[in-house]
Amino acid sequence: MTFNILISDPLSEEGIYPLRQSAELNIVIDTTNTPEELVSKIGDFDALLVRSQTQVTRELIEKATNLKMIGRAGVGVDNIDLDAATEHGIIVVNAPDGNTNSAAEHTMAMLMSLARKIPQAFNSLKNQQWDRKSFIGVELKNKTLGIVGLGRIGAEVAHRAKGQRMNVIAYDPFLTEEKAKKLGIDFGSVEDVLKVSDFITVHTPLLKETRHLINKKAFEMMKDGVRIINCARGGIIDEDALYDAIVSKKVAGAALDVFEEEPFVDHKLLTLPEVIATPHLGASTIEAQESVAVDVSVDVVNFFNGGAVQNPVNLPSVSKEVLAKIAPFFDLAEKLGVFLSRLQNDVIEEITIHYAGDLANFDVRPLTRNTVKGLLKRNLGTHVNDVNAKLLADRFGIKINEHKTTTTKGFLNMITVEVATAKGTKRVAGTLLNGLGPRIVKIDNYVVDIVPEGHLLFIKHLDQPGAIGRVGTLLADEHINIATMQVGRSAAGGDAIMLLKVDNHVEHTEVTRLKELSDIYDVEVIDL
Ligand SMILES: NC(=O)c1ccc[n+]([C@@H]2O[C@H](COP(=O)([O-])OP(=O)(O)OC[C@H]3O[C@@H](n4cnc5c(N)ncnc54)[C@H](O)[C@@H]3O)[C@@H](O)[C@H]2O)c1
Ligand SMILES: O=C(O)CC[C@@H](O)C(=O)O
Repeated sequence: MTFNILISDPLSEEGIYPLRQSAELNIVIDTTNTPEELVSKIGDFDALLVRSQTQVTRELIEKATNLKMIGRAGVGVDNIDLDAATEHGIIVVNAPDGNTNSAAEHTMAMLMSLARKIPQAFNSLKNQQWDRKSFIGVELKNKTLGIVGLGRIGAEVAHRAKGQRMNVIAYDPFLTEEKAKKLGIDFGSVEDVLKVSDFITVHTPLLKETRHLINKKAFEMMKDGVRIINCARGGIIDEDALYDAIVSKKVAGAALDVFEEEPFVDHKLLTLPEVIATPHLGASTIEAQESVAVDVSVDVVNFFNGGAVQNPVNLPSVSKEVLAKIAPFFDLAEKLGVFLSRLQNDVIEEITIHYAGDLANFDVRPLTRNTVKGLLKRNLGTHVNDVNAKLLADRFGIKINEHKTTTTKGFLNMITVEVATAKGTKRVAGTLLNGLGPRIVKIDNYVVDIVPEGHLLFIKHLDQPGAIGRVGTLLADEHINIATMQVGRSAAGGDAIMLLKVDNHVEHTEVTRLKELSDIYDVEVIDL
């Protein structure tokens, strides 16, 4: 099978080498599309790879009928409508580490250029002026750098600023005193950072909470003559408020790599001599571009080969080590969900998944998603996948619970899936037998031992002589060969079950005939 991959922003050719190596991927590089052209062709593609330029809007996603994956060669995913991607079951991956160093170095370059007015002085020289008095700068040594957002890039900037013998103070909702101490910096509230800093640099993502985080009120709190750097995202700083603060001399200068609207050719902030700027170049180094392109390319190759991705944005990410432990259970978890969905026909109100044994020591959320996917598949078919399974369950008002216990009876690991409906609870349990693979070991209170694959017939009947024989005879009449059979009963002469593995899919007409046999209550066909 061939998958079509569209690369719609320039990516490093060396970085996409893993894609080129993969025989089943057909790579199309087309970085010149207008948004309308992209909408008209996106239906042909299975994956779309972008940087920050292509706007992956809801409208585009709705036209992307074959799209399974969006790869962002970089960190920020604010150019991708994540909600729309998740709703459509499209996995979004990014490359969060590949450009950290370049972005931190660019921030330092901007900080120093701002302090020493290097771009302005260079411009003056280019205009044939030997002017030394207009470009008096300030030193960094002993000045305070305030960092808002101490994630990957913020922390790297802190290290480098310490190297310049600056005092550093940072605010980040996840910054602890211990981490601050380790970095040799101070920590405080946003207000503290704004009030004491000579330079302020922002390194948060652009979120609802961070949009215009640096606004008129924030500028009022700052020291007179403060200098501002933004190499994170346009929109974190309110550009109108920044303009006013520079004109009023509250702010001595600003270094901007990112803007509220990109790209542009004219910007009112660039009319101010105190402002220096680059056109979103933070990640534009040979090293960063190669690194982010390799990271997303590897995830694309893994994904289309059925493997796990390393940097999912709209799925919980688990470490390689945990993935290695839980991956063998993926298939079993989904099959338990599919199996259970066939055992009941009522509206599911609650799904509870019990993880017992060694499995309980790990992050099992990916297994829960697979189970939910299996359960919802009966009604939603291919519309449900790992990405949207939980979202769809939420939307249907289905509550999902996970229970873990390290103690288990008999088996090293066991997954028990339980669904609650208005009519009661149904459950099925499975395990992975060492060296033998997956088994379904319990259906409600009946103990069974069945390999969850192929064509199964689940029959509820009354434990009476002849019931099993009648089923066998009818299936023989229909030329359906029984491979294995298990029976169980609650009590002699009471409710009983048969679980048959047969060689072919059992058709609806045959199910109707089976249901007409005496002592047979119910028949379900389960194809796994
Ligand atoms: N200019 C460029 O070319 C370029 C390159 C790379 C990254 N970036 C941007 O830089 C930013 C940081 O990237 P990163 O890799 O360090 O991300 P990150 O996720 O490692 O760090 C972001 C930090 O911001 C913090 N944060 C979130 N909300 C906050 C708030 N309200 N106040 C303070 N802190 C808050 C988070 O807790 C996190 O620690 C992102 O916006 C990213 O898109 C820009
Ligand atoms: O693609 C780029 O060059 C910008 C990347 C950067 O903004 C990011 O968020 O990773």
